[in-house]
Formats: sequence, structure tokens, C-alpha cells
Amino acid sequence: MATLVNDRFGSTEQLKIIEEDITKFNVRSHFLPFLEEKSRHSKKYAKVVSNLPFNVSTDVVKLLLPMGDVFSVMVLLLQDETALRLADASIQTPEYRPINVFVNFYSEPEYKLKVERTNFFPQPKVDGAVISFKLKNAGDYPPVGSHKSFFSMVNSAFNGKRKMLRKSLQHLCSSSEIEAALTSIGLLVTARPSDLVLDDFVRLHNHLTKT
Ligand SMILES: C[S@@+](CC[C@H](N)C(=O)[O-])C[C@H]1O[C@@H](n2cnc3c(N)ncnc32)[C@H](O)[C@@H]1O
Repeated sequence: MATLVNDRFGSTEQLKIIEEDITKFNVRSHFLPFLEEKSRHSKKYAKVVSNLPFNVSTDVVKLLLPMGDVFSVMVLLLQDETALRLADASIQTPEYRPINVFVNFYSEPEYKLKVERTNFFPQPKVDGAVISFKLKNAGDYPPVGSHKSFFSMVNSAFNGKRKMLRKSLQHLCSSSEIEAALTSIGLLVTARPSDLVLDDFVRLHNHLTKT
């Protein structure tokens, strides 16, 4: 595809073709100097528009969503099921996962439209969908001391069979400390991860990490 695009548009200075593996490419060091050069009066952001293979899409979401200093929006064609799962921030569903907390921490996702499988050739076994993520700037991220510690807590919260937080977070604090933290943020001591929205996870984390 790069060859075709180069043949057709290679003579224009408005297009630069880079053939790299996105998971290995140093996005910031490539884009930031270019955007700074363009930002005379106001800060400029790049946009991501991508039709990547479905099997690398989650890796790309995880890699690029925290780059709100580089990108303003990311529009992806994903497997319909994945797009629905990522865009739906509602709790209490079996599909609620740490990736939902991650997506809403760094962006505002929106399911745009379904793309039926008949639109592709060869026809895949699944439908696609377009989803957009409006990336937040660092100043708009929920206030947690350390992103690493926050997501480590979220991942642990979803571990374990029964998933009651007072059990699954026991490696961080005692059950009674977890119960006290849950009560102080207005949740039941028997709460499970599917009872918590992003803001609840943030408040729980901040309670458990304050000394
Ligand atoms: C579904 S095709 C889409 C092709 C074209 N963009 C289009 O919309 O018709 C997926 C494309 O993603 C490229 N691709 C796959 N893995 C990639 C990666 N890790 N980094 C960058 N590109 C990748 C493939 O080379 C392929 O061209």
C-alpha cells in the first residue's frame, strides 16, 4: 500500500510516508518537533485515523491513548464487538474490564457507526465499527499520584474469582482498611469492581495510598 500511495502522492510536500511498525515506532520524538514547528499561535495536535488489523488494535489503543500531548483524536476501525465494549463505560456488565477504566481515564470514547462485514473483501466473519476517542490533556486526567500504581490496583481489583475488593486488594492493605476506604467513598464493604466507575476507582486508590 505504501508503494501505491507513494506513486500517487509522492510528489506533494504535504504527505510524508513512514513505513514502520507502530508498536516499535517512537511516536513522540517524531511528532512533537513537527507539531512545535507548526504551533506559532496555538498548540497543534495530530490526529490518528487507522484501519489496523483487529489483532493489534488493543495494543495500539493502550500505546496511543495516553498521548494527549501529541494527538487530539483517534478514529479507529475495529471489530464491532471490541468497539462496543470500549465505548460502553457502563458498569455491572460481564464485559466491564480494566481496559474500560483505562479508556475513560485517558479519553472520551464514542461509538460512531457499524460497518457490516459485506463492505470488506474478502469478507471477514465479523462486522466492523468506527469508534473515536477524544484524547484528554494531562491536566484533565483524574488526579492520582502514580498512573502505574493506579492501574496496578485496577488490574488487581479485577483478578480473582469472586472479585470482592476487600479480598482482591489484600496485598495492598488489610481487609479492614479496604472496607473503611470503601465506606468512606460511599460504597458497600462487599463492593466488587463492577460496582465502581472510574471516579470511584480514583477515590479508592487515593484513600488506600494516602499515609
Ligand atoms: C486492514 S489493513 C488496512 C489497509 C489500509 N489502511 C486500508 O484501510 O485499506 C491493515 C494494515 O495495517 C498494517 N499493519 C499491520 N500491523 C501493523 C503495525 N504493527 N504497524 C503499522 N502498520 C501495521 C498492515 O500492513 C496493513 O496495511
